[in-house]
Amino acid sequence: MLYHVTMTVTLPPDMDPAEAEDIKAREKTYAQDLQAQGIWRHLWRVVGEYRNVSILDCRDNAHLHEVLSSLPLFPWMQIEVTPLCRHPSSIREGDL
Ligand SMILES: O=C(O)C[C@H]1C=CC(=O)O1
Repeated sequence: MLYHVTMTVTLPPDMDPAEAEDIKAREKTYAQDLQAQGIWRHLWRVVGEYRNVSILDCRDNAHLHEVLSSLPLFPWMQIEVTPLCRHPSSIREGDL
């Protein structure tokens, strides 16, 4: 199943910069591993914000929850999920 996911990150202003850098480095490794596996299909930065728009391909809602709740930045994220299905007018047959 494909999911449109928006993740907005808000780190506490008083967080230790070294801790923040460590969390971001672990997040990057985790995100790139999921991309290599084909689970995290798209990852786009929203211009001017600490927010991304992503497309994830997960088995089901439980799998998506597992993926998202394992993000190192999860405790500092607001996440919005929109489940997607094929549009009848789409010409991209093999995409789902
Ligand atoms: O920077 C972000 O948007 C948050 C998060 C998502 C992937 C990643 O590497 O960090």
